[in-house]
Amino acid sequence: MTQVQSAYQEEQERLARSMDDIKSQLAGIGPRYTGDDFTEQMLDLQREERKRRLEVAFREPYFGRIDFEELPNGENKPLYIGKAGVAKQGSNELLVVDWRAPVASLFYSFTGGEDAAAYVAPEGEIEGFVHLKRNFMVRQGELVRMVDSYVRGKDEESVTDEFLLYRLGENKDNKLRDIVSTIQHEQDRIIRSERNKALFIQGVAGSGKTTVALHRLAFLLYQYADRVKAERMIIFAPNRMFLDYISGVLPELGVGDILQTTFVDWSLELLGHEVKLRSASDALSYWFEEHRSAEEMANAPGRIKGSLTFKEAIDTRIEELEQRLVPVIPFEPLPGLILKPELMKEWFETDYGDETLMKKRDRLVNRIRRWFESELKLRKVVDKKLRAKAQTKLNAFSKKIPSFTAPQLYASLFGGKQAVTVIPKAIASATAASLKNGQVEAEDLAPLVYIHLRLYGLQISSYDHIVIDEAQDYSPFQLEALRLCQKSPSMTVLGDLQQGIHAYAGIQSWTELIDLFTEEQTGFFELNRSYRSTMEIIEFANRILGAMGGGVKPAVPVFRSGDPVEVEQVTDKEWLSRIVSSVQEWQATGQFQTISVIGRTAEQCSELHEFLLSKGLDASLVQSKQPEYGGGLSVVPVYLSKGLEFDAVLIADAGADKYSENDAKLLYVGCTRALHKLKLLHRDSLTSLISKE
Ligand SMILES: Nc1ncnc2c1ncn2[C@@H]1O[C@H](COP(=O)(O)OP(=O)(O)OP(=O)(O)O)[C@@H](O)[C@H]1O
Repeated sequence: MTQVQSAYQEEQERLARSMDDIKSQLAGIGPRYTGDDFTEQMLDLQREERKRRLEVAFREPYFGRIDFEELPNGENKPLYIGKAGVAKQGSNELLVVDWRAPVASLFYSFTGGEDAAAYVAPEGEIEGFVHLKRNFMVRQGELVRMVDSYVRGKDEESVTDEFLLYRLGENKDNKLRDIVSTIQHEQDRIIRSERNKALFIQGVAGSGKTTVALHRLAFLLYQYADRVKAERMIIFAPNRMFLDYISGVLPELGVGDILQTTFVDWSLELLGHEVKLRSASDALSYWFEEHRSAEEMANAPGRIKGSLTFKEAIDTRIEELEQRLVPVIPFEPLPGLILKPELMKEWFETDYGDETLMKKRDRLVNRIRRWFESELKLRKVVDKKLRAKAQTKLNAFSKKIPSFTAPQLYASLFGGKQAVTVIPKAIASATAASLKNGQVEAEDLAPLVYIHLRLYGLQISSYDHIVIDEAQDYSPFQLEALRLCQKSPSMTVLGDLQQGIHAYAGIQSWTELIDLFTEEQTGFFELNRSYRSTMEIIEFANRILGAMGGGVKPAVPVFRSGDPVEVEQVTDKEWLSRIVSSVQEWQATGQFQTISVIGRTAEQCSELHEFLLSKGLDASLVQSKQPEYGGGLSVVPVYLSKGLEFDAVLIADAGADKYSENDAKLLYVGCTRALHKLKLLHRDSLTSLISKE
């Protein structure tokens, strides 16, 4: 038997022993407790959590092994790394080390070499020698593959990460998946970054940003179990369909209860649904159904209302209100009984200094009422008429201390003498008119939320961690509003400026967001390797990136080769039937689980969808309000395809009339959705974004 064969056999035996151990632990967990005893209920929850971990481990106990000899005088110990940590039955010895444990970081960070390696443990840096790094693939309890990517003392051949390539070559269904077994070093650094920072991640399309952010949440919950709670974490994603698409990752990582929402839904809820959003799809069709110039996008209402200049105008308004809130006249409920304005001012400023404005206001009103009641008692005022008169005066005086809702204050910024000057007149009057009907645009939500938080506070516990996906579409004002929901910044903010297709609302440079924090509060990472697509697709998409100019960094592919990208000119007459035949050819290969026909506009997609259906193809149409993404064959407007991925992508029409010089980001988004296969049809001459070499 060769050395490799015997190692394989040993691992097979160890796997069988581990599975037996896990099985027997599972069998030992009794039925659920259903009684009323609190301690028993708590113990039951712990047992359930243990059972969940054991079940995860039973499906695939581990995917990696690292043999580590701790310096100065530890022994060389094999550590098996898996999705869930498990101790041997009846002992503290670890059968499987949780991938999030400090020592497991070696598995991701170690890239070879004889020098000592190190990892950071709570007690400090631990140094040692790595003797072996081994990857496993376990399916249905069987060891199906084993590869050593490092053996100490052996000549190092450069083993490309076979496991990574295998994973990337797989087809995708309708859900994003976890990557614990193949996390790359540059991703691991982000996942394990310390908690108290606003981390900004600029990553090319397919570099794993969304995936990394979700793994980071799982890491934070493990590492800071005493300080970070799932129910106080929140993920902001661009739309509900995207939330559905990512919904499988966290449960697979054993993480539940995290609020996953869109900024719009969250804001409307926070505002108690006092305002309604004008149809979001109207805004999308305005910006995407027709060509819009870069200038129009840069000066759009969203850019102005999302700016810090607007925020400053609002801050000034709130400060002015605060200054004017306490009446400057005395309160005299009965002749000679006087409460001086100076005293009220003192109560307001010193006693409730840290409170939000409306809480301070309510406390002041209550305090005046208490003063009033105790003074009446002290003066033994029993005459009913006199008391009633005094009470009327109190009510009238309380009304002089104004209270407002966020929409009321917001509306005052756009009309009358108090209108702010930072908002151009036309935008201000349109906003004022909308607000009269209780309606707002998406860009009004950040200022409204900000005002609400300044007036009333969050009213729930502050968030331990906030994730913002597709953050290039956020305005500085949105981030300022979210900052008010935390005691100190702990955020993962990720995006790709090259995919910033919502330029009418988002940022043009990361500094617009990063500068909101101090240097110590922030971290910035770049991810340039793209894992989603084949080399051919990435190189093709890089040509579009090149067309954007401005020294944009190209995406670096992982060495995974596939079919060449096809670009095919068709006549008007052939066009629809060529779309159908391309899809049918792909379906016939049986190689692709998810296929997408990507169109330029919602209108075009709906026509294409009708046509595919009429030809007997089972296609679904993706629309802006859709709550779910179903996989299979779909027709998607390019601007809604962001964040998603498909085994094969057909860009329905890449003609110059569909993608002008200004649409590079849109086309880049469309092309980078493809994992294995990409084809572009065009009727008109090909868009110059591609034809230029
Ligand atoms: N280390 C990895 N191992 C295996 N697969 C990976 C790894 N990193 C990323 N991927 C895969 O690459 C694809 C892209 O990941 P993800 O959607 O998180 O990237 P993204 O940067 O958010 O993309 P985009 O900005 O284009 O939406 C996913 O299929 C993901 O599973």
